[in-house]
Amino acid sequence: MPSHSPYLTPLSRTPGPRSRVLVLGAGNFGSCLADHLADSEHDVFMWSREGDLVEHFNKHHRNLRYLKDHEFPKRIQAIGPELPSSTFIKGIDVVLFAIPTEGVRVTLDKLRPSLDANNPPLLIFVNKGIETSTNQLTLEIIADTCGKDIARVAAFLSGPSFAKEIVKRQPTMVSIASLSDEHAEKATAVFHQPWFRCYTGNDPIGVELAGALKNVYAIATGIADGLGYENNTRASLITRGLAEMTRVGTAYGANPLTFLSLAGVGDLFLTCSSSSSRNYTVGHRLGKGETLEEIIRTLGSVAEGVTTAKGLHAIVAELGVEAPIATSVYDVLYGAGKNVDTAVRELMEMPPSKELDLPEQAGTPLRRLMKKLGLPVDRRLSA
Ligand SMILES: NC(=O)c1ccc[n+]([C@@H]2O[C@H](COP(=O)([O-])OP(=O)(O)OC[C@H]3O[C@@H](n4cnc5c(N)ncnc54)[C@H](O)[C@@H]3O)[C@@H](O)[C@H]2O)c1
Ligand SMILES: O=P(O)(O)OC[C@H](O)CO
Repeated sequence: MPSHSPYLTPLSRTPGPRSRVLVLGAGNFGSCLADHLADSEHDVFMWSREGDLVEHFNKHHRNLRYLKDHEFPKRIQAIGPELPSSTFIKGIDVVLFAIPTEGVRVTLDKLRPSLDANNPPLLIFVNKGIETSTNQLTLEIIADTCGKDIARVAAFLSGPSFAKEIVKRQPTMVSIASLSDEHAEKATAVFHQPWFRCYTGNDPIGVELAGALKNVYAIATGIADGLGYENNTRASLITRGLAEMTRVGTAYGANPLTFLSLAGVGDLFLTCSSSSSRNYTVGHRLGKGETLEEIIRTLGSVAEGVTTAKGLHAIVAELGVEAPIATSVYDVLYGAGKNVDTAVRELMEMPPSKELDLPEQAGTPLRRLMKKLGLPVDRRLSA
């Protein structure tokens, strides 16, 4: 059972249809969602590439490396280190990808021969990043590796959701988006519980961009906090970060309103203001004077903002939008050792500008993607 405070009333489960779910990844988020899904009475198989973790999990119902204090339900079966066979996958209703974005393409490539394009399992992605070698979002990676039939129905779950709070059944709310309304609803039916409310949407590109970009802005607020700046500075950075995210997202073709959703401002606020965030922590430690290499070596878990800052830098250049905070984070991480204090000063010394300005030309990357998927662009475009 989840470990609640004795003063909180645990929210009770709503019965729903039972699915056979394969969770790929047994890190903080994969194992936390496996826990949630098992508690929602689904049959859960959790794959990890780490053989020792699989063996230990099945024996002790505990994760060797992540969420170590939590006892997991016995109905989760860990599998690995090899990916499951085609026959196994044919019996699965839902495949949940809970691995970092950098691992998605190679994993999809391996799984593709097992996926029936006419009747694929429901594919749900929770990673929050941009692939560094291509600067692509996950929906674009899916279109490349699995083709349009699968990309058109993939679903994306995102929003303010620290794994360690979900395993305590702290009330949590997330966005679930897909180009297919039917599949966004199907994914919601798998996850929705009174302690885990899911809101559906049809802007997966916006949801993905919001989830990936907020990690970069969390590094920025962490840096400012680490340097010793206080509340005004953090609130300003979050707000200007939201303006940047919305500008980049709109130029990409996302709906600007998506940035006001749980996946947008909800997750931005959470990640930029809590030391539970790994991305914020990376920034905070940079602000305190540690090197990026040392921080990554000792973090023990992925902070996707570090790689996403590269992809975002390239996208901002391609789209020709203003994103000074993202540029500063990129310069600190990768730009010839730019000093964090100099980066903050340069941001503050920029000339005054309009507060809210969205790009007039919007949607080139989305147009490209929708053409590839054989879908009409008009109803998805923001401008
Ligand atoms: N931790 C959270 O609270 C949280 C919340 C929401 C979303 N996310 C997102 O979920 C994704 C996973 O994060 P996490 O917190 O579980 O990270 P983690 O570092 O805790 O675990 C990562 C897991 O993925 C596996 N992995 C790493 N690279 C892989 C590859 N190339 N191929 C296969 N497996 C690989 C690792 O072995 C590990 O099991 C990230 O994109 C993250 O942004 C995390
Ligand atoms: O720990 P972080 O910074 O990867 O953030 C985790 C989640 O994305 C919060 O929703």
